[in-house]
Amino acid sequence: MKIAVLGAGAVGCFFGGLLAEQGQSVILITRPAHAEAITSQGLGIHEGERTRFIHAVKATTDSSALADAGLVLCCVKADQVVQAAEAIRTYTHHGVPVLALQNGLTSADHLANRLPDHQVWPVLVYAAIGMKAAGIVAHRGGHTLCLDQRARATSWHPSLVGELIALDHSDDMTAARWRKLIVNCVLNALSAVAQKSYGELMQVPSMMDVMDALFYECAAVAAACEVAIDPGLRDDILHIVRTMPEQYSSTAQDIARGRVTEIEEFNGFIMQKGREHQVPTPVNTTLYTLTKAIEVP
Ligand SMILES: NC(=O)C1=CN([C@@H]2O[C@H](COP(=O)(O)OP(=O)(O)OC[C@H]3O[C@@H](n4cnc5c(N)ncnc54)[C@H](OP(=O)(O)O)[C@@H]3O)[C@@H](O)[C@H]2O)C=CC1
Ligand SMILES: CC(C)(CO)C(=O)C(=O)O
Repeated sequence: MKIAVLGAGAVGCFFGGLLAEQGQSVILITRPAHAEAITSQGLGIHEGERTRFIHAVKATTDSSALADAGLVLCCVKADQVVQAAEAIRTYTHHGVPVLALQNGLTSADHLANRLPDHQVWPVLVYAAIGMKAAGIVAHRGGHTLCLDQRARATSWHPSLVGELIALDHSDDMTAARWRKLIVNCVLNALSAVAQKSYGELMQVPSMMDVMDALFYECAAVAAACEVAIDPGLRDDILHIVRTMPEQYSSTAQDIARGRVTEIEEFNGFIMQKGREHQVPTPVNTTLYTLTKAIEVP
């Protein structure tokens, strides 16, 4: 079965590369600079001081490569989901499973609404990744994909299984998606506004107080939305930070690249839900506003 990765940047190149290394037939649909570099030198995965090149992976800029895919990994940013859905609708057969790897709660739902004849599965990414150069992805920690427990019963699930990708199965994807949302609300905007890695952020006096304030506001909003958040998530976030100290959040990378961020999906979403449920969210609102102030118009 061919796996097509639509929007192969950091997440798509990394997990597409690991799937190829696990023996799957993978095609990356990506931008011209990445496609050219991967076609000529292989896909580079940079870890620590070393870059390994994967040659058993194809790359193209042409979305029609989706046509014979048995599984699609949609790895574009939130603002690119509508265009991605259009490409998937145009080129794939009805019923083809689509994994939505976006952060935030809304992108997978947008994809599902636009692809009623496909099976869209939200997948949560716990990994620290960024593009280092054309065709070379830097991996700075984590290699977990969290997906619905029910995915185990599908025909495509075995194609994800292997030694390189850690699969975590959840029997409550609503809570799992909120957990990841809260991770992003606590870390992403702080890293973006300060332009600091997680390790650097933790050196800043009183940063922990700000992270706690973000966390407890998010947990209060989740509770108002009838989603119970395990208080142990606070420690899990600290664990994530410790396992990827060199990572700049994907939002920090967006700011550095001069591209629009996904902040509406993170602290902006909490702010909005807080308003709806009369839960005050002053710290999330501050981080949302500061991120908007520094992102491209
Ligand atoms: N980076 C990380 O560590 C993590 C990211 N995530 C989430 O994963 C998602 C993807 O993030 P990330 O990989 O970092 O983002 P990237 O911007 O690195 O990757 C998306 C890539 O898709 C390209 N693209 C978009 N549309 C198309 C298209 N139609 N055809 C070909 N290429 C296309 C983009 O090009 P261009 O930029 O030119 O538009 C970009 O290169 C986001 O929702 C993010 O929040 C989740 C966990 C960790
Ligand atoms: C996992 C984490 C927090 C990694 O930085 C992420 O989701 C992101 O940067 O968007």
